[in-house]
Amino acid sequence: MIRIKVPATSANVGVGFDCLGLAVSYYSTISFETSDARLIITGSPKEFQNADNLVYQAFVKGCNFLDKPVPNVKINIEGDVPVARGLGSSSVCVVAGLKAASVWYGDAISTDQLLVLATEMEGHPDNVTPAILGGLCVSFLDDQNLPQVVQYHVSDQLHFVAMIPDYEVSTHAARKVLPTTLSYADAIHQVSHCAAMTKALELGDRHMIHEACDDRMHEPYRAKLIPDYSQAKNISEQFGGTMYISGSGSTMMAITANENDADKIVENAQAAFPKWTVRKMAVDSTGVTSEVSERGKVLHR
Ligand SMILES: Nc1ncnc2c1ncn2[C@@H]1O[C@H](COP(=O)(O)OP(=O)(O)OP(=O)(O)O)[C@@H](O)[C@H]1O
Ligand SMILES: N[C@@H](CCO)C(=O)O
Repeated sequence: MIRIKVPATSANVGVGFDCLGLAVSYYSTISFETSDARLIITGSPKEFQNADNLVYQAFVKGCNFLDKPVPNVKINIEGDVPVARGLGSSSVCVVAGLKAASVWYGDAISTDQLLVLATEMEGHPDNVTPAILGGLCVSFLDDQNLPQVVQYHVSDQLHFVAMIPDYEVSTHAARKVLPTTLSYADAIHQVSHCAAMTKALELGDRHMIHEACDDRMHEPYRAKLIPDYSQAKNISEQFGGTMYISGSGSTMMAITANENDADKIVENAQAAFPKWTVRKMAVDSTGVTSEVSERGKVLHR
């Protein structure tokens, strides 16, 4: 059996629309094993238990890339990463399927190839890059449409709190509300704030994080899709946190430089929104991992 563990990812990190992404310590584990039937999918919501399943689609893409047959397979999807909440559930599926195909055929897909294939499937590299590599990644597509990636260190002094609503916001819907142009002044605002944000995260500079995390590209438009945005932001700021919409929402992520403050945000947000999942997360610096086992015995990782 092949088990693939993929971290959730928080794309954009406020001011890095479609280019910044952070892997966090919240995971889904997807297992793959040989099957008598062509395809069995368990653990996923019913609507995804068919050949259109994104994990399976990515597995097929990986096999095709390697020019290998698509084997009969049983896929079990279990884990924390919720669907359409801005924590990169689609990237989890894509990365898991491609990585499984690679491991199935003896680690035949390199990390660079994985990045290319996953970006092709996702359409943008900001979630898949940290899901594969871990940490805070800045990524963009070059002239040949190939992903280029820079990784940043994130200060250990920072604490992240994910406030995950009990309602979805689909990326498709959240992209439709965005304008099609940006003024020169807003572009300058965005570039300067994004560059400052990466350094501020590296330094753990709470003041600069707060100053830098002021987005003009997506957050003002998407906040309207999250009815509790203002209340969540107030709770975060009341305890010294800086909040941004994770990915395309609905999750909102607060950053603090103090564990006590993070605990207070968890406590207060959970009290205000009892049906939500609110929890502290650390940065995942490893990215996707795999494990091959036989009759319960791990053969290699
Ligand atoms: N367990 C799953 N099984 C199959 N498909 C899934 C699963 N989880 C997510 N998906 C796919 O991913 C889609 C959700 O992707 P979407 O981009 O809207 O949200 P997200 O990736 O969770 O958030 P974001 O991209 O903002 O971080 C689902 O509609 C489905 O196609
Ligand atoms: N950068 C993407 C992330 C969600 O997939 C967006 O904000 O639409």
